[in-house]
Amino acid sequence: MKIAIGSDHAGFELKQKVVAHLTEQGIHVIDVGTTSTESTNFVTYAVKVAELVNANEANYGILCCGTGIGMSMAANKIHGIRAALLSDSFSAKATKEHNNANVICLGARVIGESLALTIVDTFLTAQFQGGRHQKRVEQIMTLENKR
Ligand SMILES: O=C(CO)[C@H](O)[C@H](O)[C@H](O)COP(=O)(O)O
Repeated sequence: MKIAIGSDHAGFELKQKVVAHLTEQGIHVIDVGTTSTESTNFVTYAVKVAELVNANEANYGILCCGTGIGMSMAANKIHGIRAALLSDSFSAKATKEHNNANVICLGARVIGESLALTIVDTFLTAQFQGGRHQKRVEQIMTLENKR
């Protein structure tokens, strides 16, 4: 499995924790930056991660900023992306099982490191259930062709 990950300055420290956590598990991580807590703009990293996922160069994307909100707004503008802003593990499981989300967004100023890592693990190990959810995912993706 390949994971693309990115953050702005506010999410940088959390991103580093997530990178270390995934790397320890032997997961291939593509880190698109940022590389420090120096102020930067989250959209740059949201687009880089989302484009890697859309190009199938990464299976999933993880984005960290202060709230996760800006990252989710930006990532969801990119073709093929279903980005979920997460702050609990129930939703982390549900968004894979029901929405087949391919990017998750975490708010480093909202949730702690331990919960963030639990959310990441829960999301990555959950499975899309298909069935009644398949049509709904297709309906979401049809929306981007109408823009
Ligand atoms: O875009 C955001 C809000 O949805 C992110 O949380 C950013 O990380 C945040 O806006 C950055 O704020 P800062 O005051 O420039 O550190």
